[in-house]
Amino acid sequence: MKTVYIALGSNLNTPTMQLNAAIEALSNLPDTKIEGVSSFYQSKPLGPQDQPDYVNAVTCIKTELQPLALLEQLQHIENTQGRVRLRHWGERTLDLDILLYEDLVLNSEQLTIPHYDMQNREFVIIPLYEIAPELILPNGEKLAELVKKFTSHNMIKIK
Ligand SMILES: CC1(C)Nc2nc(N)[nH]c(=O)c2N=C1O
Repeated sequence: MKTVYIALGSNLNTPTMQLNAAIEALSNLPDTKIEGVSSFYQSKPLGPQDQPDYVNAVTCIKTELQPLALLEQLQHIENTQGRVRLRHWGERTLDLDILLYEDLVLNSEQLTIPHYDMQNREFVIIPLYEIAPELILPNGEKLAELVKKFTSHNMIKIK
């Protein structure tokens, strides 16, 4: 089984319900089990500010699904939960982003792993550190070093 970290985000249609439903759906994927789930955090939007705050979390799964097969399943979960994305970097019902897939580095049309901007997103790094404090990124960077950038983060732990 491969270790995969997935970021969850929502700011529409009862975000905490969206995240709980997504975690349930992830646990039901073939040859997949949930290893860990971070707390839920409320965070101000990165991007246009005329949208609701987000609820974010990170989950760790073990899976036999290959990256593109996993991506397809994540897109299916987003769609079944009524994927609404009204504008670029705008409000959305649910985002499921693959952050890390073992130590894989992949830059393909459909999928970039590690997630291209994760190092700059406190709403990813803080929940990721909560469940994987010893993590070392494929480029050798220690998550414990990265998290120091966000010590004064503005997020509120809500669950
Ligand atoms: C629009 C953009 C970049 N901003 C976000 N901002 C926050 N706080 N959380 C997100 O999950 C999130 N997702 C996005 O895709």
